[in-house]
Amino acid sequence: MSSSISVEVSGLTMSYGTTKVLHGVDFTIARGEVLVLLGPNGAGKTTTIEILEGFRLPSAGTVRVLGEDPAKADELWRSRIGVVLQSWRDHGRWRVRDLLDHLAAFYRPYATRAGGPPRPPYPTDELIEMVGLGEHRRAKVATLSGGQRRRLDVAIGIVGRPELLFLDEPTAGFDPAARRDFHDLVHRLSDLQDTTILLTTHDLDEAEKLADRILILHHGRIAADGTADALARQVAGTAEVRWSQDGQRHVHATDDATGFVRDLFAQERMDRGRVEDLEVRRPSLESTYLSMVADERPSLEVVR
Ligand SMILES: Nc1ncnc2c1ncn2[C@@H]1O[C@H](COP(=O)(O)OP(=O)(O)OP(=O)(O)O)[C@@H](O)[C@H]1O
Repeated sequence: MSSSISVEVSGLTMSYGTTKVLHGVDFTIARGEVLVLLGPNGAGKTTTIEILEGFRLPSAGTVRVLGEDPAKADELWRSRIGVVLQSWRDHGRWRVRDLLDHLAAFYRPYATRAGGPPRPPYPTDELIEMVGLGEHRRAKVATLSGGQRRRLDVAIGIVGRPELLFLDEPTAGFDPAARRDFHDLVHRLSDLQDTTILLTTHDLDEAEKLADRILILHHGRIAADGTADALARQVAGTAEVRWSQDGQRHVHATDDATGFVRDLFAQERMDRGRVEDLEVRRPSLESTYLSMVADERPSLEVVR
């Protein structure tokens, strides 16, 4: 596997008992890329991430993460990876700063790695500021709010300055300011530290903001793989042009919005009436996503 590829998954299949939840999934993640994994509840996102982290054994297929099989990789490999699980509720009696200090000690012996620049763990106080827990550095973990606890989870995930970071719904429970701070942090990790990031979320705005590439998992299969723009074009190549002319509102769907608008203004010059309130609307990631996983929307039940 080339070092420009951080994750390579081929024919990944997973069954729980007799139920197959991943059906031969194939994808790669390039080094430094931010890949967002989307999909309805139960699509297989957490299962995929847990296999990549080495927490679960796949039923079949090949998985290479930083060049190794996660099921057999050693502590040095683990030190290069950061993990934020969907939820964990331990360490309650630890104080924030002491816990992060303690975890940093695990990574220190692995700071210098053959063939790469040193990646020492973050100094604890810098890390606490990075995740916005400055006011809570001496607080006991059990006393943190849900969103503060999630910030701590993110700090635990990145303390070892990972080359590859797995984030399973990292912003669940974040208020808008915490969410924005987290997005800044992801950009900083990706741009300044060259961290490869695999993130799951149900927030499509977040996916659009963060993703270099989006992977949509549906019923344990890859339903789409591409940039947000490319996915939108794949589902609905059409844009919608809206405008007013002579007091009338018009709407037109077209594959060539630029050409259509050019013609519209050519007509205007031929005295067909002044074009006003012009808008070109592209399909949003939300409409793209919903059309790809349409059968996943629950039907509404009338409750009497
Ligand atoms: N430990 C387990 N034992 C049995 N079945 C499981 C187990 N973990 C997950 N599953 C099943 O596997 C399927 C995929 O679950 P998974 O948690 O990977 O989905 P997900 O895409 O992460 O969902 P969500 O968005 O709800 O987190 C689901 O049908 C789930 O019920």
